[in-house]
Amino acid sequence: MAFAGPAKTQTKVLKFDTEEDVAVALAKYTADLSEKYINEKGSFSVVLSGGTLIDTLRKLVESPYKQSVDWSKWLIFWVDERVVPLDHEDSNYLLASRGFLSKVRYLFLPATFTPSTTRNLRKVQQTDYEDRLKDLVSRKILPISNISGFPKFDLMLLGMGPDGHVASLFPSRHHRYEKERWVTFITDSPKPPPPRITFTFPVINSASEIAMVITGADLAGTTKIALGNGQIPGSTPLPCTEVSAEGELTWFLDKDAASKL
Ligand SMILES: O=C(O)[C@H](O)[C@@H](O)[C@H](O)[C@H](O)COP(=O)(O)O
Repeated sequence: MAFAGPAKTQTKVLKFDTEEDVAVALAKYTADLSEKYINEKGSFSVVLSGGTLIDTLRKLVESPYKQSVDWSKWLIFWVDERVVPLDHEDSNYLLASRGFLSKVRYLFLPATFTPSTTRNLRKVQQTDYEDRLKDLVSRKILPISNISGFPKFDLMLLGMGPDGHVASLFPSRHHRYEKERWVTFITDSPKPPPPRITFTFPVINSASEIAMVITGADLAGTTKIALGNGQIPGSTPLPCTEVSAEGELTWFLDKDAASKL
């Protein structure tokens, strides 16, 4: 089913004094959703991004959540990955593995792809990731949204770049307009490294819950635009303004990121 565009979403903006307060609130938010979804459907699918998000998630793998969360019911995915070996310093998998996955046991990584050594590396990885998701859908591990027809994750945890990108969907690249594919690949990402694979907006926007986790003064201007009219005069809307959730979209901001609101 083709994606019709951002659905109406409930948006909440939470502002905190410090980055530490954001980390505390994000851990509680994620642990509460984990309990809710596990009670309702027996599992909790979580999509991670790269960048500072993993560090901001640090409180989730500390007491009390480290013990109280039922990690055995978690399914972990990545919203984007850099096309490098999984043990490469640029890998989002490695980042999450060091800062998060290695701290808890029994996590299930159902769609982690193995980097290919074939010639058409990026294409292979994109197709591989999409095929793995399709397999999970056919095995009824991952549901499809009744609204969009795209796979539906319970929670996406997203960061944002100063240019307003989310995942690897950049303002000046056509991938942000993809309406059919679940996963696409980019060979010239403005943020290094250049080759990446990424979920598309139809998949991102089919999530039940999305957290935009934004800290630091360097994101204050972009945050103001994103939560204002979404556009720098004379340019196209920022990709971050395309984000919507089928349930609730929550912005977590520290004082610095919120300083221009
Ligand atoms: O792999 C990536 O690069 C990310 O998934 C990307 O979308 C990231 O979340 C933003 O660029 C914010 O990154 P920072 O939190 O490091 O600013």
